[in-house]
Amino acid sequence: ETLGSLTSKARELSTLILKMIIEGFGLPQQYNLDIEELNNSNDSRMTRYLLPEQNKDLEIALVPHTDKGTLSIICHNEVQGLEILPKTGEWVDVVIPPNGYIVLVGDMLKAWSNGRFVAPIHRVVTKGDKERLAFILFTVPKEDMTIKAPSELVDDENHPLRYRPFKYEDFINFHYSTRTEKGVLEEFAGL
Ligand SMILES: O=C(O)CCC(=O)C(=O)O
Ligand SMILES: [Fe+2]
Repeated sequence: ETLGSLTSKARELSTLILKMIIEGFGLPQQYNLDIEELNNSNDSRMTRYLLPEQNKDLEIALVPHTDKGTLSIICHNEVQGLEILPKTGEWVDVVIPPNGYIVLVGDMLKAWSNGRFVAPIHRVVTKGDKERLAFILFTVPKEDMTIKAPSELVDDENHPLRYRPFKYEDFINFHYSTRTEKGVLEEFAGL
């Protein structure tokens, strides 16, 4: 029941955020179709992270990665543990406020936005003696969607095209077949 209501709230949020992005970039209405395709389906899950072993004070519970879809919406039981890796190269805690949530950009929104949005590398560490419970909603594009940056977001001078157009399902197949975590998008479609 909780999972169901969290999922429908997160789904609404994801639609809203994507609409705001279109508006924020001042893109014409025709791109609402892209938004629909980027926001095609959701996969939600609840993850319970085990406590670190007794002799360790910190454990990496989820290895560094970028999310492969469009958006990820995360809320949790107030046991922190999510960290992101900015360009400085030092892991930073992402503090999710009580009753709040955090939204992460995935590789597909990064590609579609011609790199205007960055998909952060993140991981989960466990420490202390309280179990972390996280709810995550992943929004993913339609399988046969062609991910192609709007021409309005490309200009030769400041924003040259960063990725060749590609099909989401081809990217996912490539991702599963290479098994590398780092730079899959760059490797697959980077120009
Ligand atoms: O538990 C979290 O806060 C994040 C989990 C996550 O990054 C993922 O499942 O992709
Ligand atoms: Fe993730």
